[in-house]
Amino acid sequence: MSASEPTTTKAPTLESLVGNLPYAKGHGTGNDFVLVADPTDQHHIDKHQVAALCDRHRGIGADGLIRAVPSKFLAEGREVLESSPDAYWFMDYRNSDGSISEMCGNGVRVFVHFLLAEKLVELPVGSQLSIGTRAGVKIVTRLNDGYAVDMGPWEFIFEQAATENGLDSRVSTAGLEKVRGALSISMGNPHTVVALANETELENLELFTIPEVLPLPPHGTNVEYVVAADPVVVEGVGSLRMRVHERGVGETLACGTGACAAAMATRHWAQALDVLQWKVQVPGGELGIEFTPGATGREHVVLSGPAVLVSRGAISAS
Ligand SMILES: N[C@@H](CCC[C@H](N)C(=O)O)C(=O)O
Repeated sequence: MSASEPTTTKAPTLESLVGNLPYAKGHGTGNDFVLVADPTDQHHIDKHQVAALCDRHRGIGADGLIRAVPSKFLAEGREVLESSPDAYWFMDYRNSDGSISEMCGNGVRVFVHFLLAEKLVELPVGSQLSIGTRAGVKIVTRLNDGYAVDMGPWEFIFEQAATENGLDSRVSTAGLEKVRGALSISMGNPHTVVALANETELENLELFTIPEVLPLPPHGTNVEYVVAADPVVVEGVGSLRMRVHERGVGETLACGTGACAAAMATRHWAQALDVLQWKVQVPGGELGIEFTPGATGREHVVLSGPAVLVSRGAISAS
Protein backbone atom coordinates (compact mmCIF):
# COMPACT_ATOMS: atom_id res chain seq x y z
CA MET A 1 0.00 0.00 0.00
CA SER A 2 1.37 3.45 -0.88
CA ALA A 3 1.44 6.28 1.68
CA SER A 4 -1.33 8.10 -0.19
CA GLU A 5 -3.79 5.20 -0.05
CA PRO A 6 -6.58 5.53 2.55
CA THR A 7 -5.98 3.39 5.65
CA THR A 8 -9.60 3.15 6.82
CA THR A 9 -10.95 -0.34 7.42
CA LYS A 10 -14.28 -1.21 5.83
CA ALA A 11 -17.01 -0.31 8.33
CA PRO A 12 -20.32 -2.16 8.32
CA THR A 13 -22.91 -0.18 6.39
CA LEU A 14 -26.68 0.04 6.48
CA GLU A 15 -27.20 -0.21 2.74
CA SER A 16 -28.25 -3.83 2.93
CA LEU A 17 -31.21 -2.99 5.19
CA VAL A 18 -34.70 -2.82 3.79
CA GLY A 19 -35.34 0.74 2.55
CA ASN A 20 -37.50 2.89 4.77
CA LEU A 21 -37.63 0.52 7.72
CA PRO A 22 -39.50 2.47 10.43
CA TYR A 23 -37.90 2.62 13.86
CA ALA A 24 -38.20 4.48 17.15
CA LYS A 25 -35.48 5.52 19.54
CA GLY A 26 -36.05 5.27 23.29
CA HIS A 27 -34.31 4.90 26.63
CA GLY A 28 -34.75 3.81 30.23
CA THR A 29 -32.54 5.84 32.62
CA GLY A 30 -30.23 6.63 29.71
CA ASN A 31 -29.80 3.03 28.52
CA ASP A 32 -30.85 3.60 24.90
CA PHE A 33 -32.35 1.40 22.22
CA VAL A 34 -33.43 1.35 18.59
CA LEU A 35 -36.88 -0.26 18.42
CA VAL A 36 -38.40 -1.93 15.37
CA ALA A 37 -42.00 -3.24 15.22
CA ASP A 38 -42.19 -6.44 13.20
CA PRO A 39 -45.72 -7.87 13.59
CA THR A 40 -45.32 -10.24 10.63
CA ASP A 41 -41.65 -11.26 11.15
CA GLN A 42 -40.37 -9.52 8.00
CA HIS A 43 -37.23 -7.87 9.33
CA HIS A 44 -34.40 -10.28 10.02
CA ILE A 45 -31.78 -7.74 11.04
CA ASP A 46 -28.47 -9.60 11.26
CA LYS A 47 -25.62 -9.10 13.72
CA HIS A 48 -23.66 -6.76 11.41
CA GLN A 49 -26.70 -4.65 10.61
CA VAL A 50 -27.47 -4.33 14.33
CA ALA A 51 -23.89 -3.17 14.98
CA ALA A 52 -24.14 -0.69 12.10
CA LEU A 53 -27.46 0.72 13.36
CA CYS A 54 -26.15 1.04 16.92
CA ASP A 55 -22.91 2.75 15.78
CA ARG A 56 -22.92 6.23 17.37
CA HIS A 57 -21.00 7.82 14.49
CA ARG A 58 -22.20 6.07 11.35
CA GLY A 59 -25.60 4.77 12.45
CA ILE A 60 -28.49 5.85 14.69
CA GLY A 61 -26.53 5.09 17.85
CA ALA A 62 -27.77 2.96 20.76
CA ASP A 63 -26.75 0.46 23.43
CA GLY A 64 -28.92 -2.17 21.78
CA LEU A 65 -31.61 -2.97 19.23
CA ILE A 66 -35.00 -4.44 20.11
CA ARG A 67 -37.34 -6.03 17.60
CA ALA A 68 -40.98 -6.46 18.65
CA VAL A 69 -42.14 -9.71 17.07
CA PRO A 70 -44.98 -12.11 17.97
CA SER A 71 -43.60 -14.97 20.10
CA LYS A 72 -45.04 -17.57 17.71
CA PHE A 73 -42.44 -16.70 15.05
CA LEU A 74 -39.35 -17.59 17.14
CA ALA A 75 -38.35 -20.98 18.59
CA GLU A 76 -37.55 -19.30 21.95
CA GLY A 77 -40.92 -17.54 21.78
CA ARG A 78 -42.82 -20.78 21.14
CA GLU A 79 -41.10 -22.24 24.20
CA VAL A 80 -42.37 -19.30 26.30
CA LEU A 81 -45.88 -19.72 24.88
CA GLU A 82 -46.03 -23.33 26.15
CA SER A 83 -46.16 -22.13 29.76
CA SER A 84 -47.47 -18.59 29.14
CA PRO A 85 -49.92 -18.56 26.21
CA ASP A 86 -50.71 -14.89 26.88
CA ALA A 87 -47.11 -13.77 26.06
CA TYR A 88 -48.09 -12.65 22.54
CA TRP A 89 -45.14 -10.25 22.07
CA PHE A 90 -41.48 -11.28 22.21
CA MET A 91 -38.59 -8.91 22.98
CA ASP A 92 -35.92 -9.89 20.42
CA TYR A 93 -32.97 -8.08 22.03
CA ARG A 94 -29.42 -7.55 20.70
CA ASN A 95 -26.47 -5.72 22.24
CA SER A 96 -24.84 -2.90 20.23
CA ASP A 97 -22.13 -5.28 18.93
CA GLY A 98 -24.89 -7.47 17.48
CA SER A 99 -24.61 -10.23 20.11
CA ILE A 100 -27.73 -11.71 21.68
CA SER A 101 -28.47 -11.36 25.37
CA GLU A 102 -31.03 -13.34 27.26
CA MET A 103 -32.53 -10.33 29.01
CA CYS A 104 -32.55 -6.55 29.30
CA GLY A 105 -34.31 -4.94 32.28
CA ASN A 106 -34.35 -1.36 30.99
CA GLY A 107 -35.15 -2.66 27.53
CA VAL A 108 -38.29 -4.52 28.56
CA ARG A 109 -39.82 -1.33 30.05
CA VAL A 110 -39.00 0.64 26.91
CA PHE A 111 -40.31 -2.26 24.81
CA VAL A 112 -43.76 -2.15 26.48
CA HIS A 113 -43.83 1.65 26.20
CA PHE A 114 -43.11 1.24 22.46
CA LEU A 115 -45.88 -1.41 22.03
CA LEU A 116 -48.29 1.05 23.64
CA ALA A 117 -47.16 3.97 21.48
CA GLU A 118 -47.48 1.80 18.35
CA LYS A 119 -51.01 0.84 19.51
CA LEU A 120 -50.00 -2.81 19.38
CA VAL A 121 -51.31 -3.34 22.93
CA GLU A 122 -53.66 -1.64 25.37
CA LEU A 123 -52.45 -1.31 28.94
CA PRO A 124 -54.30 0.94 31.39
CA VAL A 125 -52.27 2.13 34.42
CA GLY A 126 -52.22 -0.66 37.02
CA SER A 127 -52.69 -3.49 34.53
CA GLN A 128 -50.17 -6.14 33.46
CA LEU A 129 -48.72 -7.56 30.25
CA SER A 130 -46.76 -10.80 29.74
CA ILE A 131 -43.71 -10.45 27.50
CA GLY A 132 -41.71 -13.33 26.01
CA THR A 133 -37.92 -13.04 26.36
CA ARG A 134 -34.95 -15.41 26.02
CA ALA A 135 -34.96 -15.54 29.84
CA GLY A 136 -38.62 -16.66 29.95
CA VAL A 137 -41.81 -14.70 30.44
CA LYS A 138 -41.65 -11.32 32.24
CA ILE A 139 -44.74 -9.67 33.71
CA VAL A 140 -44.75 -5.90 33.26
CA THR A 141 -47.08 -3.62 35.27
CA ARG A 142 -47.81 -0.12 34.00
CA LEU A 143 -47.32 2.49 36.74
CA ASN A 144 -48.29 6.18 36.73
CA ASP A 145 -44.70 7.19 36.04
CA GLY A 146 -43.06 4.15 34.44
CA TYR A 147 -43.17 0.37 34.61
CA ALA A 148 -42.44 -2.39 37.14
CA VAL A 149 -41.15 -5.70 35.80
CA ASP A 150 -41.13 -9.02 37.62
CA MET A 151 -37.67 -10.14 36.50
CA GLY A 152 -38.06 -13.62 38.00
CA PRO A 153 -35.63 -15.28 40.40
CA TRP A 154 -32.01 -14.27 40.98
CA GLU A 155 -29.38 -17.01 41.19
CA PHE A 156 -25.71 -17.27 42.22
CA ILE A 157 -23.60 -18.37 39.24
CA PHE A 158 -20.90 -20.06 41.33
CA GLU A 159 -23.25 -21.22 44.09
CA GLN A 160 -20.77 -22.91 46.45
CA ALA A 161 -18.14 -20.15 46.59
CA ALA A 162 -20.83 -17.48 46.80
CA THR A 163 -22.56 -19.00 49.80
CA GLU A 164 -19.34 -20.05 51.55
CA ASN A 165 -17.50 -16.72 51.51
CA GLY A 166 -19.63 -14.19 49.59
CA LEU A 167 -17.03 -13.81 46.83
CA ASP A 168 -16.42 -16.08 43.87
CA SER A 169 -14.41 -14.14 41.25
CA ARG A 170 -11.59 -11.64 40.95
CA VAL A 171 -11.86 -8.60 38.71
CA SER A 172 -9.16 -6.26 37.45
CA THR A 173 -10.20 -3.00 35.86
CA ALA A 174 -8.35 -0.02 34.38
CA GLY A 175 -8.35 2.86 36.85
CA LEU A 176 -8.71 0.56 39.86
CA GLU A 177 -5.38 -0.07 41.59
CA LYS A 178 -6.00 -3.55 43.01
CA VAL A 179 -7.66 -6.72 41.77
CA ARG A 180 -10.99 -7.01 43.63
CA GLY A 181 -13.12 -9.89 44.86
CA ALA A 182 -16.56 -10.09 43.27
CA LEU A 183 -19.83 -12.02 43.28
CA SER A 184 -21.48 -13.41 40.13
CA ILE A 185 -25.29 -13.43 39.93
CA SER A 186 -27.61 -14.45 37.12
CA MET A 187 -30.73 -12.45 36.36
CA GLY A 188 -31.33 -14.62 33.29
CA ASN A 189 -28.19 -12.91 31.96
CA PRO A 190 -24.83 -12.97 33.80
CA HIS A 191 -23.50 -10.28 36.14
CA THR A 192 -20.38 -9.94 38.29
CA VAL A 193 -20.67 -7.37 41.07
CA VAL A 194 -17.59 -5.68 42.54
CA ALA A 195 -17.74 -3.67 45.80
CA LEU A 196 -15.60 -0.52 45.84
CA ALA A 197 -14.30 1.33 48.88
CA ASN A 198 -15.63 4.79 48.09
CA GLU A 199 -17.06 7.20 45.51
CA THR A 200 -13.61 8.32 44.35
CA GLU A 201 -12.81 4.77 43.28
CA LEU A 202 -16.12 4.63 41.42
CA GLU A 203 -15.41 7.90 39.62
CA ASN A 204 -11.83 6.89 38.69
CA LEU A 205 -12.81 3.69 36.86
CA GLU A 206 -11.88 3.59 33.19
CA LEU A 207 -14.60 1.46 31.66
CA PHE A 208 -13.62 1.81 27.99
CA THR A 209 -11.69 -1.48 28.22
CA ILE A 210 -13.22 -4.85 29.09
CA PRO A 211 -12.66 -5.77 32.76
CA GLU A 212 -10.81 -9.05 33.35
CA VAL A 213 -12.95 -11.49 35.37
CA LEU A 214 -11.61 -14.79 36.76
CA PRO A 215 -13.25 -17.23 36.71
CA LEU A 216 -15.40 -15.84 33.95
CA PRO A 217 -19.03 -17.06 33.98
CA PRO A 218 -19.56 -19.53 31.11
CA HIS A 219 -21.29 -17.03 28.78
CA GLY A 220 -19.22 -13.96 29.67
CA THR A 221 -20.49 -11.31 32.06
CA ASN A 222 -21.67 -7.75 32.66
CA VAL A 223 -19.64 -6.12 35.45
CA GLU A 224 -21.25 -3.81 38.04
CA TYR A 225 -19.15 -1.64 40.38
CA VAL A 226 -20.99 -0.61 43.51
CA VAL A 227 -20.54 1.69 46.47
CA ALA A 228 -23.05 1.11 49.24
CA ALA A 229 -24.58 4.18 50.90
CA ASP A 230 -23.43 4.89 54.44
CA PRO A 231 -25.49 3.76 56.28
CA VAL A 232 -26.56 1.22 53.69
CA VAL A 233 -30.14 0.99 55.01
CA VAL A 234 -32.28 3.97 56.03
CA GLU A 235 -35.88 3.47 57.19
CA GLY A 236 -35.95 -0.04 55.76
CA VAL A 237 -34.67 0.94 52.29
CA GLY A 238 -31.18 0.00 51.09
CA SER A 239 -29.22 2.26 48.70
CA LEU A 240 -26.14 2.06 46.54
CA ARG A 241 -24.43 3.75 43.61
CA MET A 242 -23.37 1.77 40.57
CA ARG A 243 -21.48 1.99 37.29
CA VAL A 244 -21.56 -0.81 34.75
CA HIS A 245 -19.54 -2.28 31.92
CA GLU A 246 -22.00 -4.25 29.80
CA ARG A 247 -21.15 -7.39 27.87
CA GLY A 248 -21.45 -6.64 24.16
CA VAL A 249 -21.75 -2.87 24.70
CA GLY A 250 -19.19 -1.18 27.01
CA GLU A 251 -20.06 1.37 29.69
CA THR A 252 -23.73 2.36 29.69
CA LEU A 253 -25.66 4.93 31.75
CA ALA A 254 -27.75 2.19 33.35
CA CYS A 255 -28.39 -1.55 33.38
CA GLY A 256 -31.66 -2.86 34.82
CA THR A 257 -30.63 -6.48 35.26
CA GLY A 258 -27.30 -5.15 36.61
CA ALA A 259 -29.11 -3.03 39.21
CA CYS A 260 -31.01 -6.16 40.36
CA ALA A 261 -27.74 -8.12 40.69
CA ALA A 262 -25.99 -5.18 42.41
CA ALA A 263 -28.79 -4.80 44.98
CA MET A 264 -28.74 -8.56 45.63
CA ALA A 265 -24.94 -8.68 46.10
CA THR A 266 -24.98 -5.63 48.42
CA ARG A 267 -27.83 -7.15 50.43
CA HIS A 268 -25.85 -10.40 50.73
CA TRP A 269 -22.62 -8.66 51.79
CA ALA A 270 -24.44 -6.39 54.26
CA GLN A 271 -26.27 -9.45 55.70
CA ALA A 272 -29.46 -7.50 55.17
CA LEU A 273 -31.66 -10.21 53.70
CA ASP A 274 -34.66 -8.74 55.55
CA VAL A 275 -34.30 -5.51 53.54
CA LEU A 276 -36.63 -5.91 50.57
CA GLN A 277 -36.65 -2.42 49.02
CA TRP A 278 -33.54 -0.95 47.36
CA LYS A 279 -32.68 2.16 45.39
CA VAL A 280 -29.89 2.00 42.85
CA GLN A 281 -28.35 5.26 41.59
CA VAL A 282 -26.87 4.89 38.12
CA PRO A 283 -25.29 7.61 35.96
CA GLY A 284 -28.61 7.89 34.05
CA GLY A 285 -30.96 8.14 37.05
CA GLU A 286 -32.50 5.91 39.70
CA LEU A 287 -33.93 2.38 39.57
CA GLY A 288 -36.14 0.74 42.21
CA ILE A 289 -35.66 -2.87 43.26
CA GLU A 290 -37.98 -5.00 45.35
CA PHE A 291 -37.42 -8.59 46.47
CA THR A 292 -40.70 -10.52 46.61
CA PRO A 293 -41.71 -14.14 47.26
CA GLY A 294 -42.05 -15.74 43.82
CA ALA A 295 -44.81 -18.06 42.65
CA THR A 296 -42.19 -20.81 42.16
CA GLY A 297 -41.10 -20.67 45.82
CA ARG A 298 -37.91 -18.80 44.85
CA GLU A 299 -37.42 -15.13 45.62
CA HIS A 300 -38.14 -12.83 42.66
CA VAL A 301 -36.75 -9.38 41.86
CA VAL A 302 -39.07 -6.58 40.71
CA LEU A 303 -37.38 -3.74 38.82
CA SER A 304 -39.08 -0.37 38.38
CA GLY A 305 -38.14 2.75 36.49
CA PRO A 306 -39.06 5.08 33.65
CA ALA A 307 -39.32 4.47 29.91
CA VAL A 308 -39.14 7.23 27.30
CA LEU A 309 -39.47 7.38 23.50
CA VAL A 310 -37.51 10.26 22.02
CA SER A 311 -37.82 10.05 18.23
CA ARG A 312 -39.06 8.14 15.22
CA GLY A 313 -37.62 7.75 11.78
CA ALA A 314 -37.03 5.42 8.87
CA ILE A 315 -33.80 3.65 8.06
CA SER A 316 -33.10 4.60 4.50
CA ALA A 317 -29.32 4.42 3.98
CA SER A 318 -28.05 4.95 0.48
N1 LIG B 1 -28.85 -2.96 29.68
C1 LIG B 1 -29.56 -4.16 29.93
C2 LIG B 1 -28.77 -5.43 29.78
C3 LIG B 1 -28.44 -5.70 28.31
C4 LIG B 1 -27.80 -7.02 28.05
C5 LIG B 1 -26.39 -7.13 28.54
N2 LIG B 1 -25.48 -6.25 27.88
C6 LIG B 1 -25.91 -8.59 28.37
O1 LIG B 1 -25.17 -8.90 27.43
O2 LIG B 1 -26.33 -9.42 29.19
C7 LIG B 1 -30.42 -4.11 31.16
O3 LIG B 1 -30.99 -3.03 31.38
O4 LIG B 1 -30.63 -5.11 31.83
